[in-house]
Amino acid sequence: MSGLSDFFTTISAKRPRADGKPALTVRERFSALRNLPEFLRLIWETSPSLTLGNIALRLIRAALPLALLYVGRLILDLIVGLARNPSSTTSLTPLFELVGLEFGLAILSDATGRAVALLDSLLGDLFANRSSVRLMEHAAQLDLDQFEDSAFYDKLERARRQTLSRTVLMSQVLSQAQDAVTMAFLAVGLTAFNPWLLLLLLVAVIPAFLGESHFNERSYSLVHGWTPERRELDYLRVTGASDETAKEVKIFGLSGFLIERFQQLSDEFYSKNKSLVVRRATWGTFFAAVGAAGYYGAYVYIITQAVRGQISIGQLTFLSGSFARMRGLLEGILSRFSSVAEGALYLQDFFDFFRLQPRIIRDVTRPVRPFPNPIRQGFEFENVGFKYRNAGKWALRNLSFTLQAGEKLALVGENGAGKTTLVKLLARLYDPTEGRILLDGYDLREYDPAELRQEIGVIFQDFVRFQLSAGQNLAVGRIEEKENTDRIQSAAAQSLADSVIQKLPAGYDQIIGRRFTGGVDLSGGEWQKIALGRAYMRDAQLLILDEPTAALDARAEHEVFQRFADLTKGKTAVLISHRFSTVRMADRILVIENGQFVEIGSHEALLAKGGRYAELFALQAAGYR
Ligand SMILES: Nc1ncnc2c1ncn2[C@@H]1O[C@H](COP(=O)(O)OP(=O)(O)OP(=O)(O)O)[C@@H](O)[C@H]1O
Repeated sequence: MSGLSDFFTTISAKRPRADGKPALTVRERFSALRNLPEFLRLIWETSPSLTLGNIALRLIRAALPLALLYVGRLILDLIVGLARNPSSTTSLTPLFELVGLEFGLAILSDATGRAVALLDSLLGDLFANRSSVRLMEHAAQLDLDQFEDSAFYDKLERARRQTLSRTVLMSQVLSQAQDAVTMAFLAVGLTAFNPWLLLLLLVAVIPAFLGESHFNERSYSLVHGWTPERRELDYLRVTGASDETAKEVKIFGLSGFLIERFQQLSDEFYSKNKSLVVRRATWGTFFAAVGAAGYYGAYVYIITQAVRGQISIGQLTFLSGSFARMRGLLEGILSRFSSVAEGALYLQDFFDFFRLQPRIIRDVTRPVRPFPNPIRQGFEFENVGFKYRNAGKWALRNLSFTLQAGEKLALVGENGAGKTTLVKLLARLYDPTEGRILLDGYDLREYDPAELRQEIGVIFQDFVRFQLSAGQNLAVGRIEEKENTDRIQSAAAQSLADSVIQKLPAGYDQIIGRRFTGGVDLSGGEWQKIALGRAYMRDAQLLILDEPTAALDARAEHEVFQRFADLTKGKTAVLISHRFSTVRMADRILVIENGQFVEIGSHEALLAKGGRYAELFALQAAGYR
């Protein structure tokens, strides 16, 4: 055991963790336990009746080992007494009564054991469901840019992954309390006999405890440090075999590439984990031997006392039984302690996730400004600049212009110019890094973001293809109206989705997308017509369409925009498109380049000006000649 001193130094010293952070100290491990009260409170809130029932049953179970050992002792002493004075007249009734009692206790022990397992599993399932719901609810409140941060994803991932182990942790914590009570009962009996033996037992199991907690920490560090890679592994697994990727994976022959990367990562994790589990098993065996030595030391002492007649045979079995039991319990408690501490470390991730707060919220220190209905002046960008989190360059800079109420504004610019970013700022998915956006003269931040979003209908170019029915796919534009078939059908008519849906076998009830049984997939343009319908589901004052017709054929696009003008009468609209045939229908066109304002004006005015717009327009027109 040359590594012994090494091993003990690592228990208290900080050393780099797998993720480069210093290893956790004993104190840090203990401090993770402070998460337990909050955890227990959540369990209690999940179901007070199941929790109470569980605790009551465990209390009964905690007293049973002592009771069984004690009855066993009485039986043995009675047998020894009866055997010393054999006589045909001696009644065996007291003996059988005791055996009957022991039988009853054994039945009770089994029944309560099963009942505890049942309550644990019911409570665990409820708790897991509840925490998944809370995770989803909390994630829904967070800002878009938090989702774009990989550290956030790692946190979310860890919080999500641990659902099962939180259920295990729950029964571990309860078992811990139960075993502590059992030990207290047994300790009373043992202390009366010889308190030193108890101490011996305690000292003998300490190395096992330290060993366990050391390896638990290493294993937590390994798993924690590997979160990004494990996310990548999941990503590779899904990308290698899913309906969405199968087409390109096949055509480009990517499976070998994906599998190779998967294998490389998983092999690396396997070998790191293997060396850890092997060391854990080796040390575990050694420490178990130390524990056993303590127990046998005490056992020899008790036997000697029995041989010398200091204690009866019944007492001998009671004491040695209590010792064996106590050793098992102590080892269990101590090793469980480190896995409870490990679970508490994971809880830290869980609670950390809930501590993340969105920044785009209503300013509660000021009275909320009611959203103008109708919008009178419009939106004004005042020297707006925006930088994505972790991005070096500005996506938008020094942008000043006005979007007048009722105006149809088109955004034009090359790929990456900042058009989508601009509309995300309008919808307050992000706040400007510098400058401000005013709505009717007041900062957008003074309005309730939820109300603002109610008044905005946005369809992004990367709209979501929900694997739901066609009707529901439209209804997501205003989910409160999911039962309002008239509204859904009229939105479908406005976006030309109605002709697509009529052809589906189950019409509006047809599941679209291939993920689920019976699903029917649509073409890119058909999907887009449905997504466009979402914008018409809401009676929003500002409509934002980010490349809404890119996948539509020329006739459909023309028709959509013929209707668009009618449908958005009196409303403000922002339209992003690379097609100048669409763009020219707008009242004014804003040209941006590298996130900077270039020019703004009507189609005619910009053409007459002969600037960037005129140049781009001529370029596209030339392509059609
Ligand atoms: N979530 C993001 N995180 C970091 N950078 C981003 C993010 N989204 C966009 N960008 C960057 O911001 C810049 C502007 O992107 P934006 O999507 O607004 O362009 P766009 O004009 O809409 O382009 P396209 O015509 O290709 O849709 C680009 O340089 C892009 O790489």
